[in-house]
Amino acid sequence: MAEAQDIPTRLAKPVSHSVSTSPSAAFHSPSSSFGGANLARSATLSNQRELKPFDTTDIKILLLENVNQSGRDILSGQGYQVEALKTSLPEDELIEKIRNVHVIGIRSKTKLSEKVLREAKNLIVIGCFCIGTNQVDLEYAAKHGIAVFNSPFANSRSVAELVIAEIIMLARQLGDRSMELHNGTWNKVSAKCWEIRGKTLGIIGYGHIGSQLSVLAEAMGMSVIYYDVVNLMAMGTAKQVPTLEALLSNSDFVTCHVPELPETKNMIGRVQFEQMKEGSYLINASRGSVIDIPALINASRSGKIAGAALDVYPSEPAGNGDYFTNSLNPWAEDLRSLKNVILSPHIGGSTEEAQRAIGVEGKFSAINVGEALVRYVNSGVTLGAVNLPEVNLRSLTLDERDHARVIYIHRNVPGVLRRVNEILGNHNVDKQITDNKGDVAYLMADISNVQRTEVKEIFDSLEALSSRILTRVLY
Ligand SMILES: NC(=O)C1=CN([C@@H]2O[C@H](COP(=O)(O)OP(=O)(O)OC[C@H]3O[C@@H](n4cnc5c(N)ncnc54)[C@H](O)[C@@H]3O)[C@@H](O)[C@H]2O)C=CC1
Ligand SMILES: O=C(O)CCC(=O)C(=O)O
Repeated sequence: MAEAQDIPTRLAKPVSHSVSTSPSAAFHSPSSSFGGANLARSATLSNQRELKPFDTTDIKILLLENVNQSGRDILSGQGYQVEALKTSLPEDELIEKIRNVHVIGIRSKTKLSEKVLREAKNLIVIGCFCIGTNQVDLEYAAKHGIAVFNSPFANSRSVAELVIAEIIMLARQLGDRSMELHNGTWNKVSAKCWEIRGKTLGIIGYGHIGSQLSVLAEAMGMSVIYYDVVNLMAMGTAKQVPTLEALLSNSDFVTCHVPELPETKNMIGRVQFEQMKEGSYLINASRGSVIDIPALINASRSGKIAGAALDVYPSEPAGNGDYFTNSLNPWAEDLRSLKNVILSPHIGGSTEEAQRAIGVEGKFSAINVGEALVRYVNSGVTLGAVNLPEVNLRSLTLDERDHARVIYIHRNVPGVLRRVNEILGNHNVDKQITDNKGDVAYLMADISNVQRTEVKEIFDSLEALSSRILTRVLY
């Protein structure tokens, strides 16, 4: 602990429960990437070493789309500079801002396309404070050494509960009745209003959300069938069906829970509406691209479907108060005019519970994006990354002095390990791990007997290798 007295106050302040052994002279990597970083932090192990070859307050984070306060707190608690905005940004403003940040946190609306990421010269990690990652060009990010994390199931329950509510609302035409009475009209109707007990729910995509929904629907007396490209164990007495058509032709309610993929684009279009039962209902709380909306408008007008609930749209407004008109989606006004069609503004995952869990709740660390970002910035651990191999090394302890952690993201080509180990060869490689995902590989090594003066030399040698995507040396 003798080194504690060397800690510059700015470095020591943000992480109150641990000790920094950072040298006061910080090493900053070249601006093409953020090469400085520190070592793993875990509140549970007091003997873990936390190193900061940079000033924590140099790390700039941009959070968009009203990321939950708990998530913001975990990041600013590290001493990072956090700018949090309530909405997404138009592309030109996003490009301007992303140039300066090391970390960006978004939800579903911010499109991190190749065009945007090309400008993000300092970015090392993206946090999607949601489930979907379709808004990020994952491949471009991986090939440029930018890790992407999401929260794979923190809001699944919230979506499933919303869908249950919508099933009942559609069956009882509740949206229309409520709107009528809001407009002053009493309209007591029972024709074509149904109980949901005994009806069949068809779930397309039986993942986190689909399977939760399956349990809730059965508890309410529905029969459940599901269609998925993967063979999956049924919950309760649900049954997997072999084709989409089998699902559509046997369901009273059809609900979509697939990711946005080329294969799921317009998955429900004219042909699929024809395959649905007369007077059935369609629900979509996955992604707007999954439904061909003009085909839905026709199916609703012809009476083929008795109602629909949509939470997501091909184009969505940037922020609250914006209009949902034909200038956004050319059919918006036709959609708004339909009977028994519930339109919600992408609120499937918008509950206090879900947003808190995504941002911070430590006991569910697999779903905690804030923590995943800190872990990645501070220790290079990629557990939970969606576009890089998942790599972990146990933390260094306070007893392990003169150690450094080398992180080398590189193209997955033959001969790299040999060259890297030649560079690290003058030091003890205490532990090393490497893994790849497609064309990109991630190597992490803890080396001992490293003098501070040698860190830059190691960094520069790794940077000079032709396979290099991104190098970080944490010490
Ligand atoms: N409305 C909202 O606020 C929210 C929307 N979502 C959306 O819901 C989607 C689903 O979420 P999860 O259940 O967590 O995902 P998940 O990844 O757990 O499950 C998706 C399932 O879809 C299946 N699938 C993929 N392609 C398919 C295809 N062509 N045909 C049939 N099945 C296919 C997969 O095998 C998987 O079982 C997310 O990708 C996201 O876009 C998620 C959370 C909130
Ligand atoms: O609430 C949000 O920001 C997005 C929810 C969502 O669509 C997701 O988690 O994929």
